[in-house]
Amino acid sequence: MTAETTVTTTAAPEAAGRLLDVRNLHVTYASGAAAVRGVDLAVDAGQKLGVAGESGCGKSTLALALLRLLPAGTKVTGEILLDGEDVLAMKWGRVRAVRWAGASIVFQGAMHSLNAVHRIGDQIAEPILLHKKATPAGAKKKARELLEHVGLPGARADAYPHELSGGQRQRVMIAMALACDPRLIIADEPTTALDVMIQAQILRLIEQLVAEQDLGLIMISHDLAVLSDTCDRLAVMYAGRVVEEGPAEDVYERAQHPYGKALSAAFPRIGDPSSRFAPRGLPGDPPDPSALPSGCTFHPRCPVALDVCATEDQSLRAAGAEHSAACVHVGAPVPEPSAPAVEGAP
Ligand SMILES: Nc1ncnc2c1ncn2[C@@H]1O[C@H](COP(=O)(O)OP(=O)(O)OP(=O)(O)O)[C@@H](O)[C@H]1O
Repeated sequence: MTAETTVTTTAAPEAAGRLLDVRNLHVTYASGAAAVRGVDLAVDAGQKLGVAGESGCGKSTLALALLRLLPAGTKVTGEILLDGEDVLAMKWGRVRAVRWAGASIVFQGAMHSLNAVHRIGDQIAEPILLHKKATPAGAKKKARELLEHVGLPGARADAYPHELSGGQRQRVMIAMALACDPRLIIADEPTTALDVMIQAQILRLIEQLVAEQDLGLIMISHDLAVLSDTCDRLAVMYAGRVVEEGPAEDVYERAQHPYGKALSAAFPRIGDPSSRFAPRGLPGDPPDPSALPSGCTFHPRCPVALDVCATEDQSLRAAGAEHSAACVHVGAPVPEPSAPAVEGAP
């Protein structure tokens, strides 16, 4: 995001020890696409939050908004309290200081994020030097240590990105994200381009680093199964809103929102061979964020929509212990199936 981006914020109250507290975040692109619409999220140190949803539901927009990386002309409102300080209210100098050192992002597709003509050690050292965290010799040494920390030999610092495998490059991206000792890591589809074995290794590495360093983690993926395996909590997004949120296992195994249920049914259950070969898809596509349907934005695809869903949207409401979902059916008594009409009955 550049200085031309419109950012509106209200004064930040004390955020009682929360690492990240996102309140009522809205993001509208210059095109009019309302990509994020009133998102609330919280992450504590040591906590792993998974953000799930189909392509186009606003996950990456949310990630980019957290560090003000959205393009010029994008309108952003709400609050993003990082260690109690509102990122949306920061001057640009402070935003630059917070990137890498307060929070950093691991993007998908490391080959595109790394610079092909620079040695990876120099690329890891770059943010360390930018943030004046070490001398050039110290940054070089730290780059090698970071490589070793993510399971690569320090000598690989002299390699160019094309000399590494996809999994090794993603390890480099993780090393780079850790370079300035951030407290929060945002991982946007960090394993999407990798094969299943390497994917599992990278996920375990991220888990290990988060636990070791008591970091907060936001992991973004379309894959609810991967998220439920890695994260403590899950937030399910649809058309720019969080429609379901709660403990990871609960949301994956006992989704309450019809969209959460459909997303969960689309992925095989770990340890349940009967579900392995029968993932179910959801018919239709997510709506265009420039022309959203009225009422609940999911109602045109919802198998249990009522008439009211076409006109009234629902807020998140309790769907279990620390579990909430934004659906008219949540908390409502299950309707009795109607008796078949009997001809001639009074
Ligand atoms: N720079 C942009 N200008 C206008 N609209 C955009 C821009 N970037 C994204 N969008 C739109 O915003 C919506 C949300 O996109 P976003 O990339 O955040 O979704 P996503 O859930 O991360 O999808 P994916 O999983 O495919 O990355 C989409 O409709 C997308 O077309």
